[in-house]
Amino acid sequence: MIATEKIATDAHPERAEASFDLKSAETGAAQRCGLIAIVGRPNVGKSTLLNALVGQKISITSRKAQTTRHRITGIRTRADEQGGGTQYVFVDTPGFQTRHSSALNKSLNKTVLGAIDGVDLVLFVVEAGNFTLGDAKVLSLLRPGTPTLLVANKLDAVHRRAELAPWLKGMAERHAFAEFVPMSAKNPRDVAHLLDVCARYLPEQPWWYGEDELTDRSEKFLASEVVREKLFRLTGDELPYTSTVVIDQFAEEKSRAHGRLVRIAATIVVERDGHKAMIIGEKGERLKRIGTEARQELEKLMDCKVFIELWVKVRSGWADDEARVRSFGYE
Ligand SMILES: Nc1nc2c(ncn2[C@@H]2O[C@H](COP(=O)(O)OP(=O)(O)OP(=O)(O)O)[C@@H](O)[C@H]2O)c(=O)[nH]1
Repeated sequence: MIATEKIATDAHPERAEASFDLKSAETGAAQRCGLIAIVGRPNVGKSTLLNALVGQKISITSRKAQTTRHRITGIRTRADEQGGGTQYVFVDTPGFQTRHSSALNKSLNKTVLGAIDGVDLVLFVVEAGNFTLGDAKVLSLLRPGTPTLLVANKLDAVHRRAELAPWLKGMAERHAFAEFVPMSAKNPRDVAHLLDVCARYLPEQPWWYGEDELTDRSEKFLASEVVREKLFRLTGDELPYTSTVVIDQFAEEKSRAHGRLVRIAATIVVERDGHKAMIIGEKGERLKRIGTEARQELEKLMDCKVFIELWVKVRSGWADDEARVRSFGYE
């Protein structure tokens, strides 16, 4: 577990502990808690939204579509003075690929379905004023029964607001949405409003996590996500999304100089020699930068000293080989 907001725990030790002790039962303050899935086709802003909702960057965002390949959870707790309040447990889902149909994409689609199953609320994210074939495919996966909000994101990019009303009417005909939330994931006020709306759909029950916990993903998983983000950011659009990162070593040590120290060795797996050369860059410059930026971010996230060693390997055609996809951790 990663507890990044240590200050909150230190400032209110009794409250942090109480969240595990069902304080609501003692004081009568209501606690709500539930699972929220964020779904939508690639690039509509799901990762940006998740990060804004959780209030800290934990999922990975990038301009490149399809960078969110794993199911990622983020946790947000809004506590009131009495120890009540709402704990939102978010499930992010991979973008929905419609162009390719390799084994990798079959695995992604299964992950999307898995993410929706059993949640209390679904946020179906689209770009306000837009509805594409990709959006329709994702929408067709949603089952009636789970309340679904239509999150019409990127409202700031809509210049003709008057056209939104007929568009929303059209959306209402496509699915029985519980509510419409036109918003921008980049606007904090909109994000706070969305949290208020979501709270109404979560059941009254004690919180599952401590107030300061942000994600239940392991640090090892975060390490692979951070390296992957730097990889895509620093190579631009040329690198295909089939490139992945495997953590070969994640070892913790106690260090006299730094307190805690983590040694990470990771392999970037690509499909072609050309991609390998692209990642390594001239005289290894690019790979070095990927490593440096990943190290700096991980040191902040994990609050310790990090050493990171990166390798690049070529494995051609892995995205089409089901067994290999599984061996990389996508079941
Ligand atoms: N103008 C505007 N841009 C946004 C907003 N939200 C997200 N974006 C941008 O949209 C792009 C895609 O955002 P992501 O959060 O990576 O999208 P995603 O849906 O998670 O994409 P995948 O990881 O491919 O599934 C990025 O360039 C974001 O900066 C918004 O409210 N307004």
